[in-house]
Amino acid sequence: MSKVIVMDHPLIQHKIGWIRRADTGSKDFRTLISEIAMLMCYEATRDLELTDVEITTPICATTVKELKGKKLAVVPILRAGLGMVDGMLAMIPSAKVGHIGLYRNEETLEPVEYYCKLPKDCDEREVFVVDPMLATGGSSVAAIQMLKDKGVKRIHFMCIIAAPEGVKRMQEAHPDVDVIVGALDDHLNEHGYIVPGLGDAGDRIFGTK
Ligand SMILES: O=P(O)(O)OC[C@H]1O[C@H](OP(=O)(O)OP(=O)(O)O)[C@H](O)[C@@H]1O
Ligand SMILES: O=c1cc[nH]c(=O)[nH]1
Ligand SMILES: [Mg+2]
Repeated sequence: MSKVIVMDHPLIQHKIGWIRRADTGSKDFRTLISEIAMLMCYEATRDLELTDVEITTPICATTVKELKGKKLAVVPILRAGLGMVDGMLAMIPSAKVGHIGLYRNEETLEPVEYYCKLPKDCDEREVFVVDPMLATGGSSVAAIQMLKDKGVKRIHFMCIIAAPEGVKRMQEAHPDVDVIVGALDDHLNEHGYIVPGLGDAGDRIFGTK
């Protein structure tokens, strides 16, 4: 069974409080999403492997730690996942970025695929799939399946707000994928929106409603 890691860092919780407010405008919303992604990335990468490297400081020769050279990729689920990319890249600037386009049919809540462009060597990379919202889980389950179909083996999923229903569905569909969550909310409403949630993350990032 996959790990579900819920962030308890006070800075993350404070910033999530601000993105939930209905009167937080797009400019602040975007900034906060990016900052939260950066802080979550810091926590989500704590198990990356390190290796010893010999270097010389201005004083003497010594051994330091360096990331083991595993290649990483960030894959946002469009559109809302785009808001998390800058924050992730601020922490892991050499990561490649793939894009998966999915939107949720408003009536059936089923994900509809419209785009997929991944790094050529994505099957050799450790991949962080990012989307601010995990609601029914339909979109994230489908996006991760698309990656697995391309041969990707090491996958993590990062979201800022999750519903228990979505976490359960992710764990059932992809027990090998860790789920890193900023805040675990109460439930989904009859329209498939997370309660208390923050509304439609894509619309709030891009000002489309
Ligand atoms: O877990 P689910 O029930 O699948 O819902 C979550 C999905 O819904 C939102 O995307 P949306 O369909 O609104 O597309 P958008 O990012 O283009 O706004 C969100 O960003 C997730 O991708
Ligand atoms: O609450 C929700 C559910 C799905 N997608 C969103 O953007 N918000
Ligand atoms: Mg949306």
